[in-house]
Amino acid sequence: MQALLERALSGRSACCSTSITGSHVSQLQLSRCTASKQRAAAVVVAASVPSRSGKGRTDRPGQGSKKSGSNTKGKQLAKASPPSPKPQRPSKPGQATVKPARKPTSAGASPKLPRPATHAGPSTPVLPAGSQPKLTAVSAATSSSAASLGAAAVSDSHPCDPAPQGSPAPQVTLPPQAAVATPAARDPDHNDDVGGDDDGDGFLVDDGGDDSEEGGRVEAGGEDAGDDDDDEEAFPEIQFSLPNATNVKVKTAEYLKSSVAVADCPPPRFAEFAVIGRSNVGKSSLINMLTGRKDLALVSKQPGKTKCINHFLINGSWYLVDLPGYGFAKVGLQGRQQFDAFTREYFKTRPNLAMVFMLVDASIPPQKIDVEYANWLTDNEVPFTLVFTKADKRRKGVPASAKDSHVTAFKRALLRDLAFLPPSILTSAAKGLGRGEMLNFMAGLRIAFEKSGRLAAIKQGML
Ligand SMILES: Nc1nc2c(ncn2[C@@H]2O[C@H](COP(=O)(O)OP(=O)(O)OP(=O)(O)O)[C@@H](O)[C@H]2O)c(=O)[nH]1
Ligand SMILES: [Mg+2]
Repeated sequence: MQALLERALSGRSACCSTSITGSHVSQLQLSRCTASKQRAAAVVVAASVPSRSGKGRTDRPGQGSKKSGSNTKGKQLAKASPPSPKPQRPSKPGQATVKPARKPTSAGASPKLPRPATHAGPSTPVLPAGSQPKLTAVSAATSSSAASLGAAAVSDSHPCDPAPQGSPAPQVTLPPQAAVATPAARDPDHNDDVGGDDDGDGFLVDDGGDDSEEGGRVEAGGEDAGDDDDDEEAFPEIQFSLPNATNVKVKTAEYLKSSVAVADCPPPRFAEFAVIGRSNVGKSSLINMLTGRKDLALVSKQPGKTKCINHFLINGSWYLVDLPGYGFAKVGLQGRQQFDAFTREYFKTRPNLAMVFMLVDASIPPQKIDVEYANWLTDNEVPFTLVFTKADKRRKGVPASAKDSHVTAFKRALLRDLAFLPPSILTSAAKGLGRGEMLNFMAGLRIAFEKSGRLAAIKQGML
């Protein structure tokens, strides 16, 4: 496996070292990169975890009081209220620790501890061309300059492990070339040919007056809203190759249960993918789009619709999870803290969590709360991928390319703290954009996740 990993990573410019333990690759962390901008990265390839049992709650998602008002009036980056404080996760024996690292606070100061970007992901690398999700773009400049990375590690434990398991993982260091990826600008018009099309299902397109027009745009400094895709800025995004995607189509999708505590979630017997993001960003809509079902997850223009951890069983063999959004002021501080507490607990402890999709609204400027949430996920070693939503949406008088500028601005904002970006996917639930890419990605992740032996270990009660 290590050989595969090395093969997958070799030949790419960048900076990383990894260590691997056991027969399953579990985490690959690219950490501390002394790039030209003092960026650092960590990639975590997830694997084993402790199991948790599920008890039955059957609250349907979104039930409960309706919160009215379209109050996702999100604040601009500079104004937004911060999310809850970032807890520092204790390091766990048996699990490689990714320590948050930051960049310098000011010119001339010593570098901030570079905060590593954290990913889950399967270890199995190299795919035949075309079957591998094209998720990342890496700036050539960054790649070439990102010559040195500090240690990284791979262990049998999952980034969400709640408790120590066994002895510390042995570490094997890969060559420093083994890190990031080749420059590859993602094509926003990637094929979405898997399954149906959700056109005409009531989304507001080109409305200019929808709920999440959040308080104006951040004229993110230097944004070139008129750019073509050709001019798309290349970012140091992490790339990992996945096994050939099979079983991509969604044949069955059923609502399973809603929980307000991790212990209540269904037994962790399948690979699991969760969506998180600000209230109203389109989490439930994305789940419906991915599954090709209009009403599987409850969608509303009113922020705060989803209030539980909602499990959906797909093809009888994997889970999709809808979560309450963060940042919805009308829920009130107590409600917010409650949602926040159980979703964060879920991220940190759910053993079968293969990937978190963090949704970010591409139709609005970057929001501070999103940046901070991404940092929290990183700090807590939760594997995540950025999913930009509402790519179809336009505001009157704003050029179509504005969404690109928002995406770009968000990535830039993340790069203030992260050395490398997570993979990202551009989507529109209204148009079905990104569906194929996401389904392929998840299929590859599932295969790799299953190969990791993690699920088997959970079943055997080892985790
Ligand atoms: N134009 C457009 N609107 C979208 C898209 N995705 C979601 N919406 C709209 O955004 C609003 C919120 O969608 P939801 O899917 O309920 O958002 P959510 O993130 O689940 O919200 P909470 O459950 O409240 O956290 C609804 O009015 C959707 O129709 C999209 O791709 N394009
Ligand atoms: Mg929802």
